[in-house]
Amino acid sequence: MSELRFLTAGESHGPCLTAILEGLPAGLALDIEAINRDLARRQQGYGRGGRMKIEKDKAEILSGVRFGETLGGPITLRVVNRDFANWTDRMAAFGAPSGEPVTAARPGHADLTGCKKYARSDIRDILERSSARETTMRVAVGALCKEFLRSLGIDVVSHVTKIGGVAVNPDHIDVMSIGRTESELNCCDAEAEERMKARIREAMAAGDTLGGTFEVIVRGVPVGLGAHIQWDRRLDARLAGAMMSIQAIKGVEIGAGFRYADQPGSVMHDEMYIEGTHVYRRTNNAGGLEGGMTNGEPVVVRAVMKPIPTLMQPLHSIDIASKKPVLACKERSDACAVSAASVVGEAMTAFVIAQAIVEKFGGDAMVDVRTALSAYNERVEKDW
Ligand SMILES: Cc1cc2nc3c(=O)[nH]c(=O)nc-3n(C[C@H](O)[C@H](O)[C@H](O)COP(=O)(O)O)c2cc1C
Ligand SMILES: C=C(O[C@@H]1CC(C(=O)O)=C[C@@H](OP(=O)(O)O)[C@H]1O)C(=O)O
Repeated sequence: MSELRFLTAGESHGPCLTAILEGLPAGLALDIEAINRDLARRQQGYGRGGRMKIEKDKAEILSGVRFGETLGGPITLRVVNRDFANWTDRMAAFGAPSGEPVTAARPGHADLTGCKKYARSDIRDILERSSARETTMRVAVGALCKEFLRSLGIDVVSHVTKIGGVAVNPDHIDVMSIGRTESELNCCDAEAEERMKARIREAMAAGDTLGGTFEVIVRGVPVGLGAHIQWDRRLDARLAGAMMSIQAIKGVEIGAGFRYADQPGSVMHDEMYIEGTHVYRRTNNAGGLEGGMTNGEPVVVRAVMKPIPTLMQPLHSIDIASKKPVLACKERSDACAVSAASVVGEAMTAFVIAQAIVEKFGGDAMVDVRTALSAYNERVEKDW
């Protein structure tokens, strides 16, 4: 059975983060620099906190790759936490507890519920794993999935579309520039980006935080990934679940998404046209997905990130030790991380698409995946 799956491990201030990705076919040429480029993109972004000045995320591959090619076995990835040097006593695996426990819960975090559920009296025992530091490994895994997809002619890109109410102007976006911009906020509208930065500066000056939206686009996807036949095989559901699994993501839409509520079917559905045996559409409100399957148009997934929950002007909360009202703790924190989240969204989308490819075309050897995909593409284009 071919199945692509991964797990991540590691605490935010522990010695390192790791991931095991299993199921990539053997014979895929990998470039470690492609992983490191995506890790650097995730660290970028106006409004990020002091931690990003400490970390310089670089991936090491500890298994599953030899002479730059996958072997078909589990791939172990590791990224060292440079900040661990400042936390060695407080994060020791063994020995006596060191440092003051964190007891002031932060609204919008796993702090309170995590301590109740796991019977912990130090919020650090929860926040170390709930922290979005973990997304480093998702991006490393996603970068490998992107290389796999790229080798099959599929590319996954993302861009930020709104921050703190400042939206990009769709007329300012050159679709081909998406994913190719060097912008600090991963935004393709330079004028909107300046206003987003100004909004972030205002929020930081007020001790406040901001959220926003981003869009992930997959081009070159074959027709028929996912299936209509069972709820858990519908690719739109799997993409939405993967996106919602990212810390601070509160909503996902596919294609026109919530705009479907505004207009009748005659306006919203993508009409079909044919030339020979080639079917095409002039619009893509469906975001490339019909009946839980890709229809050959670009897959378009959008997500909204809530404002960062740790505020420098702390919110009212409770102390888990005294059970009394208290102001939430104010740890060093990002003020806005929508651009980082967009890179994570890209990674999670790449994983889901790569998983669907492996399910459909096999996961043992690249040569077999390529042969199966090209035979299938030819059939669904000409002989249906
Ligand atoms: C890339 C990224 C960076 C984040 N940085 C911070 C941060 O610096 N401070 C913070 O309080 N939350 C940050 N968050 C959000 C929290 O991790 C998240 O809100 C929290 O774990 C609770 O999970 P939930 O929002 O999904 O319910 C970040 C999220 C992402 C995706
Ligand atoms: C470390 C990262 O993000 C962290 C995510 C995060 C949170 O609560 O999610 C809180 C902050 O952690 P720290 O207190 O160590 O500064 C962020 O810096 C990262 O993105 O690599």
